[in-house]
Amino acid sequence: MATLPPPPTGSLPEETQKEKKGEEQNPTPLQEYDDLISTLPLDEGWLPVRLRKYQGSWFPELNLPGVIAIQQHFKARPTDLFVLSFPKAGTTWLKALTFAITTRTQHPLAHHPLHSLNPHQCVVTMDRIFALGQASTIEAMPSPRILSTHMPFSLLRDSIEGSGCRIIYVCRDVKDVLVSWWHFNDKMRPPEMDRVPFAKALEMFCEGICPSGPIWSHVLEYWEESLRRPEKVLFLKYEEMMEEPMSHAKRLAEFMGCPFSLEEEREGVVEEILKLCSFEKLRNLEVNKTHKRDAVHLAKFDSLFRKGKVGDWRNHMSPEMARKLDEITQQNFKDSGFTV
Ligand SMILES: Nc1ncnc2c1ncn2[C@@H]1O[C@H](COP(=O)(O)OS(=O)(=O)O)[C@@H](OP(=O)(O)O)[C@H]1O
Repeated sequence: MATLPPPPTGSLPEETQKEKKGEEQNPTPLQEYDDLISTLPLDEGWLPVRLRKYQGSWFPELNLPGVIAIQQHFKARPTDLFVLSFPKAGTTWLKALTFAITTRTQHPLAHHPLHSLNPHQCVVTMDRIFALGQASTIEAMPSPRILSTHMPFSLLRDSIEGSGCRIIYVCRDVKDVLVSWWHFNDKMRPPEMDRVPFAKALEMFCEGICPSGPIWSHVLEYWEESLRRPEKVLFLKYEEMMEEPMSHAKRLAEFMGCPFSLEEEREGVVEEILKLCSFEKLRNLEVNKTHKRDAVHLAKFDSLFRKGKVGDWRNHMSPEMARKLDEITQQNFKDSGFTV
């Protein structure tokens, strides 16, 4: 497998560099798809996030221009690496790990950019950048790029097909995804707005109404693609990563074309990377405790680091609620061979 050279520091998007310097941001969202978007089914059950249904999935209205612009204009490069996920499935962790692993020779881990930047500033979410009309910053990134989106595979396919790019996808227990999203959504709520009751959240989630939902087809599409092209699509599970972080870090490095050498393993580089990317470490960094993501995001970085546990759904769902969601999950996965 060819070695994936580390992305240069200059690959950080312009907005991140401005943010680092404390410059004022003035994003101007794309407006060219407003007419189309205004005709799409709307759901306001997750307010303050307004969702629109587009090509079978629900998207935050603010991101949707980015999704459409990606479909119309973005073409992946052979050297691109995509960090893909359903929202709240472990994106931040996977971004941190992929970025730390691929840049380990460029930045000594003790002074790594992840000490002062949130993982989302190191690996950009394309839909957000495209939605802000800043596609040129992605075009300007030198290869190899690490890019990210929550778009379902069926919507991204035309932009990546035939490119030879690599994909890493992470999935997570559907129940924990819902709980995580419910809390995150609540963090964005202005004080005058009522909290979404958890029972209503569950109902909407079961109907597929949540960002990038429904979750089941999202997971299955990437899983099936990983079976078709295992050399290009690596499919991971959050719970397994939590249980065996070491073997997953090594697997990631191998997949990305920059395996750890025996010397690195002896020197404890893998452990150091895992420590740098760990929930506790990231959560306690100043940037992640106090900074806002960008001028558009409603939540601060700290909302991305809530508990980082497997099975927190037990603290939110009655046995009946869990059974209902499990049944829907089983129903959706039953003919696929995919197991949770
Ligand atoms: N480093 C690390 N290790 C393990 N777990 C982590 C880490 N960073 C974030 N998290 C937990 O991931 C949940 C947030 O999901 P995402 O990162 O996918 O959110 S997002 O889609 O990027 O907005 C959210 O899960 P919950 O705590 O269950 O809400 C985070 O706490």
